[in-house]
Amino acid sequence: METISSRAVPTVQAEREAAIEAVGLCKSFKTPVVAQGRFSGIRSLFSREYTTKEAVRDIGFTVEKGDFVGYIGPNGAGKSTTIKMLTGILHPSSGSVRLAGIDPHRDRLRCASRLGVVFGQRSQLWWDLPVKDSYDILAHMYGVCDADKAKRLGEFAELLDLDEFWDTPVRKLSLGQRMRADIAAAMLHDPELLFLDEPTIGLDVNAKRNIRGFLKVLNEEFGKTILLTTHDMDDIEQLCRRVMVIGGGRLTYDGTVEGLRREIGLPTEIKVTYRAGYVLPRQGDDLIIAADSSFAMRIVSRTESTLTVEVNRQDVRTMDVLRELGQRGEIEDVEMREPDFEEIIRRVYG
Ligand SMILES: Nc1ncnc2c1ncn2[C@@H]1O[C@H](COP(=O)(O)OP(=O)(O)OP(=O)(O)O)[C@@H](O)[C@H]1O
Repeated sequence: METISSRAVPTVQAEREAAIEAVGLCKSFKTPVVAQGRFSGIRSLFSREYTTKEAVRDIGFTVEKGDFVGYIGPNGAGKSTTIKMLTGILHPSSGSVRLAGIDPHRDRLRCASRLGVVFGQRSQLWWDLPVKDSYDILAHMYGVCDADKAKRLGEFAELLDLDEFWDTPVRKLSLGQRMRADIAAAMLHDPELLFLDEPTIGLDVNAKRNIRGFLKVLNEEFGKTILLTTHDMDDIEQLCRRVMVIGGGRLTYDGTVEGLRREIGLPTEIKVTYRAGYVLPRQGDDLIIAADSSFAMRIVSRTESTLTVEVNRQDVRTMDVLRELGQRGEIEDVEMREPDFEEIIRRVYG
């Protein structure tokens, strides 16, 4: 399915066992109405009035093993609520979840050994203990033997530079260090599925690069299935083959990043450099019409030797654009700039 719509997305039934399968997931939160006026606090205690917030509405999707999926949407769209339902933290109001064929709500223990979860805004490590002690406790809880623990922490330490804060209490870690420590903790029992809720929130460029590099290794070399929510579109572009967009609790897009670009239809910029100048329509004209009138391109800028045009690649093939521009002079070099992903997302979110 590669479409933007306001309707729920039908579930695709995987032929082999899927890593994640969500069917008709809904979650409503009931909150008591806060009374106004005198003694409002006391009256609220006895109030029977509630408002209902439908945070997630009829969401269904399948994620295959080894996939890396981005789950994005504006604030309050329902991302965290979905992750909490997928990981068994929250019970859906209706619908069902299967992780590697297991229901995380019915079979919590069996599921826990198969999945790791990282919440960027909250640590699962023990605040006052040195990082290494948190790992000892987690290894004990998940029944990881000493040899496996040493092997995995050795690998993670190298990839995430854990050595520099091994003995530091968690509360003294920088945000970037804490996030690295948390991701390593989530992977200590070697789960096949990793859920990350905003793992790069608040991090600087270097810390983000480090974490993205690690997630890439986990996915590409260790074959882990990863579902990630983020507000950072570089995370999506650099890591995810597939992106799902949620808005107002509903899934509005499920497909490739490239498909999302096409769907929104923002223009691509093509800049050609000519070896010895070019022939153009009159100065001031900002359109070049193809010789056979089959398409037009808008001129964004021009110098003596370069010409930058905008085309919508949904409507015209790059080859045709270059053939047309090639008739106006000998082309020496071509650069293409795809539409800014942030801009695409702004359009998707509306
Ligand atoms: N425990 C709760 N009780 C009542 N309402 C809730 C609860 N948890 C979430 N909500 C509401 O459900 C909606 C979806 O929230 P959710 O945290 O899933 O959004 P999100 O997409 O993760 O947002 P953000 O990007 O800001 O983290 C919001 O309107 C939120 O206020």
